[in-house]
Amino acid sequence: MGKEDGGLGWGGSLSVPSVQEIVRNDSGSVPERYIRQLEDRPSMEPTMSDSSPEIPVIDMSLLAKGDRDELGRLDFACREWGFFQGAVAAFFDLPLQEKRKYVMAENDIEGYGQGYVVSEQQKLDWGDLMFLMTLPSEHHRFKYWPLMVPGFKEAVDKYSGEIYKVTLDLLSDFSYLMGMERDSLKMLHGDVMKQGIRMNYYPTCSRPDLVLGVSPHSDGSSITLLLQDDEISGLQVKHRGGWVTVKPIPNAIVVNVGDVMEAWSNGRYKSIEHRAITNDKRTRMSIATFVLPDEEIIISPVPTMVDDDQNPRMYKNIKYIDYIRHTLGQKMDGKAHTEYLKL
Ligand SMILES: O=C(O)CCC(=O)C(=O)O
Ligand SMILES: [Fe+2]
Repeated sequence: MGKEDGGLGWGGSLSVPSVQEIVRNDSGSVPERYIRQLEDRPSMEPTMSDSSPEIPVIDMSLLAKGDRDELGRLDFACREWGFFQGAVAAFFDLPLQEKRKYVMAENDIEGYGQGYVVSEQQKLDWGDLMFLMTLPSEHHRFKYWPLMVPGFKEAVDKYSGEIYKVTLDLLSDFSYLMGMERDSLKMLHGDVMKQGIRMNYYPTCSRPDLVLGVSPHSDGSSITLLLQDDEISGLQVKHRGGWVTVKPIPNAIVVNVGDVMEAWSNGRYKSIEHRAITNDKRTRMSIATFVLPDEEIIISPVPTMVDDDQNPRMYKNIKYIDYIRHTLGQKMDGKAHTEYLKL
């Protein structure tokens, strides 16, 4: 962290065009590098979400016990979204030469760019993004922060702080469910729990049936908290071999288990493969907050989730930095990443 010239040391991404610019220059064509192989193309049939099981919705107030007040916190975090979304949209609305001032370096993953491009051959995602490490705040690398966008820093700081409180509540509940003390999962993140925020911007695409906004992947986080647009759907999760669209619910945060939690829970909680599709009508934005352990932490299943007969140990010991370098060094490739964690 904060190795100003060498980047985060987590990996990097090749530089590719801004999708927003491609669409601005010629909204009717889709360059070859974005057109997916037949089997990877999204089906545009709306029936998928209707015929498949719904994603469970958890009312945080039911989880709250006594003096704990998760619902209020969640509500607060979600109300911040309007403000935050405005600031993020203001960033993407800047002219390209302004945005390029915050462009991620080739050896880095922070800044404005198109993440996870590791080869000239790979198919590209129909989306632009801005990734910032938001916690711990002493490690902010302001060269990547568009401080000239009015309110941007304030909105990110506020949102990051509120979502951190929701994170602690969720980790406390997960700890309880895994048979541990309520602060155990927080402690497992090490001395410095990290938070990275990825702001995704998906321009419209004239042929949404040919492209993907984000390739299938699982998140390398412990948990991810995603705010998606209230009206425009795009997120799909893999379920029984098919893709289920997660219908946006106003004022809801989508929580998904990341690779690290899958390993900690010895596979009880699954880091689900997901992707994003685009549409030809409206630009979509989403904001993913990744909760990340300290780089030096060794990830392995917690003792309460392992026993000799019913739940043999399924995941190996691996240092988080080695894992994240491994995942970022490959193109997003479905569940291949968690396979690397398994024994
Ligand atoms: O845009 C979305 O809904 C998904 C984004 C995502 O999966 C990510 O940023 O990791
Ligand atoms: Fe994701």
